[in-house]
Amino acid sequence: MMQVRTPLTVITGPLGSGKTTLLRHILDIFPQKIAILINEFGEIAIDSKIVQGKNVEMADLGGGCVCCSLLGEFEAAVNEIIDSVAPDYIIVETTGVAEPDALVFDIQESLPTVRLDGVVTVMDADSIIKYPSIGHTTRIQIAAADTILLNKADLVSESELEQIEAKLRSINEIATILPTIRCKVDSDLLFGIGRERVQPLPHHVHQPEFESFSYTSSANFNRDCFDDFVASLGTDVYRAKGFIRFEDRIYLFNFVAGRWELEPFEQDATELVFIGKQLLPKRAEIIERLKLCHTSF
Ligand SMILES: Nc1nc2c(ncn2[C@@H]2O[C@H](COP(=O)(O)OP(=O)(O)OP(=O)(O)O)[C@@H](O)[C@H]2O)c(=O)[nH]1
Repeated sequence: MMQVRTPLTVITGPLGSGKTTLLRHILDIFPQKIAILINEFGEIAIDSKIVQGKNVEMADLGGGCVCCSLLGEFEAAVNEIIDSVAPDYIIVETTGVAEPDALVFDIQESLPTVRLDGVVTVMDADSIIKYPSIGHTTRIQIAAADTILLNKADLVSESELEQIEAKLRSINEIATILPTIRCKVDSDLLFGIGRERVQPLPHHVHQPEFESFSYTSSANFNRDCFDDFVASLGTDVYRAKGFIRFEDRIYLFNFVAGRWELEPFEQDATELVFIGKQLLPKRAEIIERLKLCHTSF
């Protein structure tokens, strides 16, 4: 008997565009048993701690890029998860800095146990308005999409949204483009896409532009001091995320392109990841400033 192929969706999109937000939304609305594979950029895995649910199985693909060096590990993880939990559905979240074409090619060519249902690309409307020139990696993420969620629609005007839509359309003529707020979209627009288009073998020139470092601590932090620290990150840091312990409790911290949010979250300690272009020379100074916000050890 022929084995039934498990449908698989790839979620991609630039740093901080809303991929984890989409996963959290999917877990709220999608009743089937889902296995999620996350490939993160940064030494500490944050996303897999944020995405939690009853009917969900998680696997971390580790730091690195599933677009190239990790493909073997990816295939092994998919097969292992099918054997061990037999999910109804598999979702792969790629890092924001990954070009998904090699991954898509690999799924279609080398994974007979799965069927690529579709590629969903989450775009950040706020960031496109702030940084209008679309980089090489983002362009590939847009071009590979079957569905594009034009997310953070609440942060831009109607006419800006139209401008962005035209820009996306010029890179991808066939994808469905859906403006969203916090990736709220019906599951039938995400799943059952039944992608038929085949990804040709990509010619991969991997240009790592972003650098990251992480910081962990068991100290308490002062909230006002931390607010000032975040405000001073400027343009050195494009993305930061993780957990921070203030005097009252621990919060999930999310910073993208100068905007940030804190959300009460169950976690044990402060763990932060910082991502930016040419960031490593600034690492020591950034950590020094953060440590000034300690209130206790
Ligand atoms: N205002 C607004 N904020 C949003 C929206 N969607 C997501 N966010 C926020 O954007 C931040 C980043 O969202 P994530 O879902 O963590 O982004 P991501 O793509 O998983 O990030 P990486 O995995 O680091 O690339 C969080 O603070 C979210 O709450 C939206 O539609 N509107």
